[in-house]
Amino acid sequence: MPVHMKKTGIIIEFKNGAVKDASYGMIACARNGGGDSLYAFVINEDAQVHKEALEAHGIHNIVDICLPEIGTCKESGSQAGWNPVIWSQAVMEAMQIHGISELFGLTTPMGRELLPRIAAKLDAPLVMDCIEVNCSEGIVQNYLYSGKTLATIKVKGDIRIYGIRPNVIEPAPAPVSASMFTVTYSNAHKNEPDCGKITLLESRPGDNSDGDLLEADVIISGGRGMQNGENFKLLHQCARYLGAKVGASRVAVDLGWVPYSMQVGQTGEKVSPRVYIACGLSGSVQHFAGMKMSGMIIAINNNPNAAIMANCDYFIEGDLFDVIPALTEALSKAK
Ligand SMILES: Cc1cc2nc3c(=O)[nH]c(=O)nc-3n(C[C@H](O)[C@H](O)[C@H](O)COP(=O)(O)OP(=O)(O)OC[C@H]3O[C@@H](n4cnc5c(N)ncnc54)[C@H](O)[C@@H]3O)c2cc1C
Repeated sequence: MPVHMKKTGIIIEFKNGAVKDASYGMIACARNGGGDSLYAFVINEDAQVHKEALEAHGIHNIVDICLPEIGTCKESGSQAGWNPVIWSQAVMEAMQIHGISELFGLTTPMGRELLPRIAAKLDAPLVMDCIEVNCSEGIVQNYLYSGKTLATIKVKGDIRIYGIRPNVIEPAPAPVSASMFTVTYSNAHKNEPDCGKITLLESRPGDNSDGDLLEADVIISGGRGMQNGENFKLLHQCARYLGAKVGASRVAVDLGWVPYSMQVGQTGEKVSPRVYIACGLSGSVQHFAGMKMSGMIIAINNNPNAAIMANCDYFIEGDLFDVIPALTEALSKAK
């Protein structure tokens, strides 16, 4: 092994028992300008099950982080045993054992809990919501000021930590074979000052029955033009044929039409789907702050002068109550 080989740890996230696509994108990102030796941190999951998938994406080492004293999730879903204090300490232990100098996680609810804790403990620089990382130079890019400014940031330090915006980087398979390691978070840590200060009492699915916007490939969103919550059914029907998730503007949320978990924008979710369909929303700066990284933006609006019409790839000028049902019908026939 070369003397200066850099070791990169990557916190892998899972959904329904599979590695999230956004995690594969993050692995591709970690390979950009670095990635000499990539370590996938698999926490509270059966790492062996995911070995092949991780190897296919260029992971050289898989670290199975076991948390015996808080139970495993193998029987009861990936959120079982979730405890940000213990999980972040276990990741730090794995980093120390394997000499990790660079850590990647996703800017997701889980990453937002773990990465700042680890950065604070290790006194390491952290940049969240990165859309690009050059590991060899320690240079990252992310949006600031509600997306008005694209910042290029130089990160210095012996240990550097990056939070990656989900889905902005395409997965890029690069098969290798991986070694397996196990790190068992020790009971000895139980008496450390901040260990166990948090106990998760209950975890319930959120109020967005449609699922997670952050990792959606296609999102169809509604704004004030939807007129009421009942009309969002039109978007859900269309979404079924598109394989899309349904989002909303803040107005639609503030008016109580749909839950907060569906809000896209500066004060909602920051999403990066391949396709974003904006229905009856004007395209305010604050809404754009949450969806401007979409691969393609399609607007449906009856006002040709709405801001969204000048800031999209394609638009349909028309009444959404005509356009959406026609689109749904056409899609249903095409299936
Ligand atoms: C600090 C701060 C944070 C904010 N954060 C967010 C945020 O995170 N997300 C967010 O979305 N907003 C946010 N906002 C609010 C934002 O400024 C806008 O008020 C909001 O985005 C507008 O929502 P809208 O586009 O649904 O409504 P409107 O601006 O009222 O637009 C409605 C659009 O629907 C069109 N329309 C109406 N009827 C039809 C029809 N039948 N067919 C087709 N088109 C139709 C109209 O032409 C119009 O363009 C924030 C504001 C502030 C001050």
